[in-house]
Amino acid sequence: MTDHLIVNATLPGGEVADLVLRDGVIASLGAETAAPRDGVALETHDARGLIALPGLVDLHTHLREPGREDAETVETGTAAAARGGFTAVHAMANTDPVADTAGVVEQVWRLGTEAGHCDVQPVGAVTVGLGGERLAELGAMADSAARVRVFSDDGKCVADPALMRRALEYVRAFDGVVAQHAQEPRLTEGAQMNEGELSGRLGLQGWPAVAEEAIIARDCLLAAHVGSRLHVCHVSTAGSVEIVRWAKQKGWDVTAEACPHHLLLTDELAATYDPTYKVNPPLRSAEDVAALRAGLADGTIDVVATDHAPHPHEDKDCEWPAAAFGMTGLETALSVVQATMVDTGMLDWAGVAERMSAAPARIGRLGGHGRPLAVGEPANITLYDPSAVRTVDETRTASLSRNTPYRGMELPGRVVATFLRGRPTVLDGELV
Ligand SMILES: NC(=O)N[C@@H](CC(=O)O)C(=O)O
Ligand SMILES: [Zn+2]
Ligand SMILES: [Zn+2]
Repeated sequence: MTDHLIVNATLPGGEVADLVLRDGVIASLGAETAAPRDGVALETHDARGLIALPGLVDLHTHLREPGREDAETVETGTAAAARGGFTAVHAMANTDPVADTAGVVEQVWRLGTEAGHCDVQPVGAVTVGLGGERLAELGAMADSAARVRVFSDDGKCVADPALMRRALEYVRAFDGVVAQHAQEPRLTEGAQMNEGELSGRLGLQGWPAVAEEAIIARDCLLAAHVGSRLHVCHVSTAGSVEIVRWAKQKGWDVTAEACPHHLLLTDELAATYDPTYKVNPPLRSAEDVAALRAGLADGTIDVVATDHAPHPHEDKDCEWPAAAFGMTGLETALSVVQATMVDTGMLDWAGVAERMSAAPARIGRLGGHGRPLAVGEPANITLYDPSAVRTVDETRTASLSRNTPYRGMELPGRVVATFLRGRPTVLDGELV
């Protein structure tokens, strides 16, 4: 057992403080630090110039295990998460087998505990095998050791409105939430990139904004009708932001997430024909990017979620139409949020703590995460250096996959340390 003393950290609100981490919790915070204990080592960390954030929580991670251990495993994905400053991730259900039973979600949860890099909260599938036809055993997953509260067919849309309604009704019994991947399948058959003038010019089939917006509008209405919680995954268009804003104004229990790549990158990158930039939903226009940033700033978008979607090179080193959708993102998320939201003056660090820790923990009903940095709270802490600058090197990742869209880009900031219940998982930027 070791106690940790963090000296001169800047808290999200701007004040500078020392923190003592002991027995898994924050034992003291402020200028007056807890005295060392007899027989217990005390490790001191100089945090001058570093921001201390509550440990980040990802509401949307693909860990690929079971089934695609060539792309990622729970061990490697959570190592990447810890390096990105995360202390908890929600593991999406589109594995093989699909996480649609108590057995599979318990397996993923157990693998997370064994790896020990961060907490793994499995997401349960809404429908059996993501087939979109029959509801999965939602109650059994909720009651399992994995305590599932978030249900999603992510990768696929729960397109049948009657099934979506029943899922929304069902999860109320255990305070669950349906996280919808909003994509009307009939409007996106063969779709490859954002629909617009550019998709025509590049000869890649267009993916219209309305395919996302129509489902979000429908689901907001359904959630209001049955009085349930709805969460919208990876919002990517200005129209989607408008619809979520409208639903919130109505007082409906709707939350939404945006991904770092949709906050920074645009569909212009498709002109490279480099499938690294192929993602679902697709990169959109500069106007959409601006609307997402504004929505995140004013709270219409509750959460930044990574949608970390690792793919091995053989699924990406091919022609655009044949390539898999998805980008990695755990190790770059905080830097992209700094670049797009903090350095632009749209969000302060307290806002980052809310969008990347408190809100995702609340939506996922993850007790023990997303708590403010205060005495007695679990010592889940990320130390971040906002003055650092790095050039993204895709080979220097804990992930098994290299499909980062930021390769070669200069990004601000660096995660220096991550503590999970008082135990360092990352120190000096490297896994412990
Ligand atoms: N985002 C993606 O492009 N891909 C995700 C699925 C998803 O999040 O819809 C994946 O599992 O690879
Ligand atoms: Zn999705
Ligand atoms: Zn996803």
